[in-house]
Amino acid sequence: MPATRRTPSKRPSAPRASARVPAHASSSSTKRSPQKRKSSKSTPKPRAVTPTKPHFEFGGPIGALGITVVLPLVCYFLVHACNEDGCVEVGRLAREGAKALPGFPSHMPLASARGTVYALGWMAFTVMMHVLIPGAVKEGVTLPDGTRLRYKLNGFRVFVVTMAVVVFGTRANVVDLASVHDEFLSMLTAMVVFAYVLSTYLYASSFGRGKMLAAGGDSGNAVYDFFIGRELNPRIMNGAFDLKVFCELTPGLIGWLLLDLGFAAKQYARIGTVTAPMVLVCVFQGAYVIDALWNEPAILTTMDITTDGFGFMLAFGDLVWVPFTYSLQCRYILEHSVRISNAHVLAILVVQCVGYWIFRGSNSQKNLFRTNPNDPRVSHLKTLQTKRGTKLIVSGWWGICRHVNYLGDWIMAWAWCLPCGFSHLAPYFYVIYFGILLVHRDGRDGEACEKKYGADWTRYCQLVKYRLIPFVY
Ligand SMILES: NC(=O)C1=CN([C@@H]2O[C@H](COP(=O)(O)OP(=O)(O)OC[C@H]3O[C@@H](n4cnc5c(N)ncnc54)[C@H](OP(=O)(O)O)[C@@H]3O)[C@@H](O)[C@H]2O)C=CC1
Ligand SMILES: CC(C)=CCC[C@@H](C)[C@H]1CC=C2C3=C(CC[C@@]21C)[C@@]1(C)CC[C@H](O)C(C)(C)[C@@H]1CC3
Repeated sequence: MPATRRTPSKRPSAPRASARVPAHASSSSTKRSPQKRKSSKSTPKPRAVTPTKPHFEFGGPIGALGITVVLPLVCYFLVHACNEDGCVEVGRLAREGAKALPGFPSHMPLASARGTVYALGWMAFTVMMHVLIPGAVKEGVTLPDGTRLRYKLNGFRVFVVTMAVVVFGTRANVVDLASVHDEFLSMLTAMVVFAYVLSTYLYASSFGRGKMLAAGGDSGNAVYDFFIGRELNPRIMNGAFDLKVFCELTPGLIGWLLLDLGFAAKQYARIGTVTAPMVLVCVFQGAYVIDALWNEPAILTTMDITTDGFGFMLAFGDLVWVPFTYSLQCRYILEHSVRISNAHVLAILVVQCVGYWIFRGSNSQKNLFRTNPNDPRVSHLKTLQTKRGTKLIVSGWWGICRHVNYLGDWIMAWAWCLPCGFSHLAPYFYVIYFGILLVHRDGRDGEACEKKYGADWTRYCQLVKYRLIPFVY
């Protein structure tokens, strides 16, 4: 049976642990699955259920509706505004409106059979690889009912196999990576439709019996719940295939890198070389994707997996937003001859290394501390003991600011945009959007931690004063 579960959730959404039936109370009504184990660790005591008004994020139902409609339009806008026919000048856009946009190039169809086959073929390929290739099985965090789900993690292996197929396929003339350039718009359309269909399935299937719902995903407002995601861990294939973790790591991230490499291949086909800015962005983003897949188990403790439901926001974010907007810099470099000096290259390398050092150092420190606090690499850290039972680190990376890992990620974002030079603002879309996302995400996590830790969180915020940038914010 699916590894999801038991008590139909009661509306309205309540504090995390309270909306669930604790393991000791629900075990009789819960079918145990091989994909799921009762946790041996002690779980936080559930508090009494007090019916409260639904807690809305993202501007509530109106905001959710707006984002659901606007996000796909932003993806199209970025192609309309920046392509081989030109790239929008912000000043001209303000003065002349839509007339300043180059528009879609005539050879790029909005939809095509080829683009649809590429996009859906890619999804089918990654699903098949995820099922067929063996992977390590890791346990996720303890769920509100005291159980822990098991996850098959093979994203890195799927990546290796994909790269082998690309290399050998290119040599044998059966794979033409450069063709993603001409099919970019039609693949985008196919994936937008796919994301809406998947989200509709996720929303509908979340009403099945015994599903565990996300604490914030069961407001009762269909538009909002569709967007934010109702079910916490939707699974298929008898509970063996976790849709959220798969989508977060495999098709979107690897797909993003394939688009980058496709633009690099197109540049090579056009001018017989791959320029330094293109190499920089491909290498940086490739390293980021490989890092995420190499450190795959760390995904199990991210907010998206532990707390958020799986709905349009993540389905679209994982499968469309990440590959089709994060690859904008490579697309820009392909369409515009960007030249940068050696000093510029060196400066960008320094920015990337500093960002990565902070990002990886902080994420690994927290992950290690959460999995084995006695490890000599983290056992010396100063901590704050909380009533909830867990400790919060207050020195080392996590003494610098409350989301030092976001800071490192954002510094890297600069290194991914700076190779595009300074003649247009469009390739800086990523660093601007990402800054907004991280500030908002820090706020969401802060609220979640306030609920989890209560007064201990207030004390922690007194000890670690800054949120994202020491002495600034
Ligand atoms: N490229 C992209 O588009 C995106 C990248 N990211 C990246 O994903 C990574 C993970 O991000 P995310 O899941 O949002 O958040 P975090 O990895 O920062 O996890 C937040 C959780 O960590 C725990 N925590 C917070 N402070 C401390 C502390 N001082 N000591 C110990 N534990 C602490 C809390 O959970 P608890 O106490 O319950 O363990 C908190 O809820 C980040 O590096 C981020 O930059 C995120 C979003 C988008
Ligand atoms: C409103 C809007 C645009 C929502 C979409 C947000 C998503 C794009 C991001 C939410 C959390 C993400 C994470 C990654 C990619 C972007 C999304 C899906 C991530 C997989 C990138 C690689 C990292 O190493 C990571 C694994 C830590 C990270 C996890 C969160």
